[in-house]
Order: sequence, then structure tokens, then C-alpha cells
Amino acid sequence: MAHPTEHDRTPNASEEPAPYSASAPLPSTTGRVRTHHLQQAKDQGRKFTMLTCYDASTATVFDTVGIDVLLVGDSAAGVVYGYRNSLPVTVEELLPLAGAVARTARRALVMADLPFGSYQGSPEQAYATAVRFMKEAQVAAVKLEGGAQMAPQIQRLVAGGIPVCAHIGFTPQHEHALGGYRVQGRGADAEQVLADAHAVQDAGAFAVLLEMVPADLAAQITHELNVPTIGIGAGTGTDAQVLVWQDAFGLTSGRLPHFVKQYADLSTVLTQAARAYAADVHTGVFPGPEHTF
Ligand SMILES: Nc1nc(=O)c2c([nH]1)NC[C@@H]1CN(c3ccc(C(=O)N[C@@H](CCC(=O)O)C(=O)O)cc3)CN21
Ligand SMILES: CC(C)C(=O)C(=O)O
Ligand SMILES: [Mg+2]
Repeated sequence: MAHPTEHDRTPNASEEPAPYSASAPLPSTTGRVRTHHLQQAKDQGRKFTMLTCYDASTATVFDTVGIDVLLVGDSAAGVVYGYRNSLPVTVEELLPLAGAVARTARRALVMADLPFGSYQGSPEQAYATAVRFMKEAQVAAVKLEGGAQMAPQIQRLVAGGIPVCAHIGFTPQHEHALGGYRVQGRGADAEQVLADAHAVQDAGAFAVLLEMVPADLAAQITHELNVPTIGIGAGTGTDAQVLVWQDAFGLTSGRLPHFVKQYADLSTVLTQAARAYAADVHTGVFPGPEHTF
């Protein structure tokens, strides 16, 4: 890449600096990301970005740097609530987190996962649950796990004006049925994942999330579908990527999934800061005169 010229770097004093990265989908400068902007990004061959988010503090950071979609994932089960998998987390536990992120993000599209057991029972159950997320947390979209078998739920939500992202491939809420955390769609199983992708698109999903599927299958699905795909452990051929932020930024305890790239080591930073604070309190260094009334 060429070095920027002096002309390129000359600031125009009358203009506000562009608050968001140029690689973000429309709107690149101001305004709210909506589902049609994600469709435009795909149509124009531009990638978009998604991270999980569960509170106001991180929502401010991720929104400010221009992460396009903030997912209040049911992964909160582990990273917020300390459960051993995603299954125990409830609507009552996820709603306040979703509300915090939706109240805080000014640009990002905020999407919430529907928790295990809150939508699989029937389209009406799915609708009632999704309405709670739209009304009480004021998110802009919901995500649910499942392919062709969730088409009635997706159709019901879309008919009610609720944008739906479908999550297929490895679906953590089906961990016990799938026999653990494993790649889906290898070999002959590719046909099922491909059929699920088409089924959820046909049911009206505005995007399809592909978790732990082979990269060539994810690229094929991305090519065949009109709607954007979002990958996690699905290679580089999807229209977007998502990671659990604690995984990506080094705040997850224990083993990381193979698909995670670690961009920071926040647990080391926090460990040092917490130790320094405790030491200062024990020795009387904190509070100092400048912190004292
Ligand atoms: N912190 C966190 N990160 C996640 O990515 C995540 C959650 N939580 N909770 C919900 C689901 C569960 N996910 C997971 C969790 C573990 C593996 C995992 O251990 N994968 C292994 C085995 C893969 C295989 O055997 O095929 C790996 O090495 O990637 C994968 C996805 C993805 N989601
Ligand atoms: C890992 C992502 C895709 C998710 O569903 C979650 O965070 O719950
Ligand atoms: Mg999830």
C-alpha cells in the first residue's frame, strides 16, 4: 500500500473527522446500521463486522470503533453468568443485558439471541419471546438457532416485523443432540447445511450465521445465498465475521476454540491492575491526597 501523501493527511478544519472506519458498511459516517446496509455490504462485496456485547461499557467501545453488529449472545450464559454451556440462560437473564447494549450503541445494529427453550416450542412462542426483546430491550433484530425446522418460527417473526438472523451449522443449543462441539457439514452432511441455508433464507431470514462449518462449504453457501452470511469458525469466505469478545481480547478462562484469533491479553492487564490496586490499599498508597476530600 502506498504511503499517504501530505495532501491526503491535510485535515480540513471545517470538517469533523470521520468517526468510523472507511471499511464499515453504510452508513460510513453517521446514522444507524440497519439490515439493508448489511445487504448492501454483501451486494457491493464489502465485509462487515460483528462482536458479542453484553454491557454498556463495552458497547461504547465497540460502537465507537465501528463494529457494525453487536450480538447479545446466549454465550452470556458462560461469559456473564458462569454457566457451563448456553442452555441454562433465560430470557429474564438476557433481556437486561440486551437493554443495556441497545440503550448504549448509537450506530451499531443490536441483535439478541433467543435463549434455549424460548422459541423452539411453536411459532407463537417464538413470536412472544421476540416481541419481549424488541419491546423491553429495544433490540433491532433477533437470532435463533436452527435450519429448515425453524422456518415456521422465522416466517412468524418476519410477518410480525421482526428481523431474524438464522444460526446454522454447529448450533450450541443443540449440543446434546449433536454429540458435542464439533464441525458440521463435513462430507455428505454438507447437503443438509446447504439445504438449511436455503430454507432459512426462503423463510425470510435477513442473514445467516454459519458456525463451525468447513470453509469451502461456507463459501459456497455465501455464493448461493442472496442474504449475507456471518461466519464463526467458517473460514474467510463469508460476508462477515463474529467472535465472542472475551475470546478475541483475552478475557476467557480456559481453552479457546480453534477458530479464535486473540487480539489482546486483557486478563493479564486486569490481573496486574487488580493486584496493583490491592497492594496500594494494603500499603495505604491509595487513596492519596489527590483522591481525598
Ligand atoms: N466463550 C465462548 N465462545 C464461543 O465461541 C461460544 C461460546 N462461548 N458459547 C456458545 C458457543 C459455543 N461455542 C463453541 C465452544 C467451544 C468450541 C470448541 O471447543 N471447539 C473445539 C473443538 C472442535 C471440534 O472438535 O471439531 C475447537 O478446537 O475449536 C466450539 C464452539 C461457540 N460459542
Ligand atoms: C458465538 C455467537 C455466534 C453466538 O451465538 C453467541 O455469542 O451466543
Ligand atoms: Mg448464541
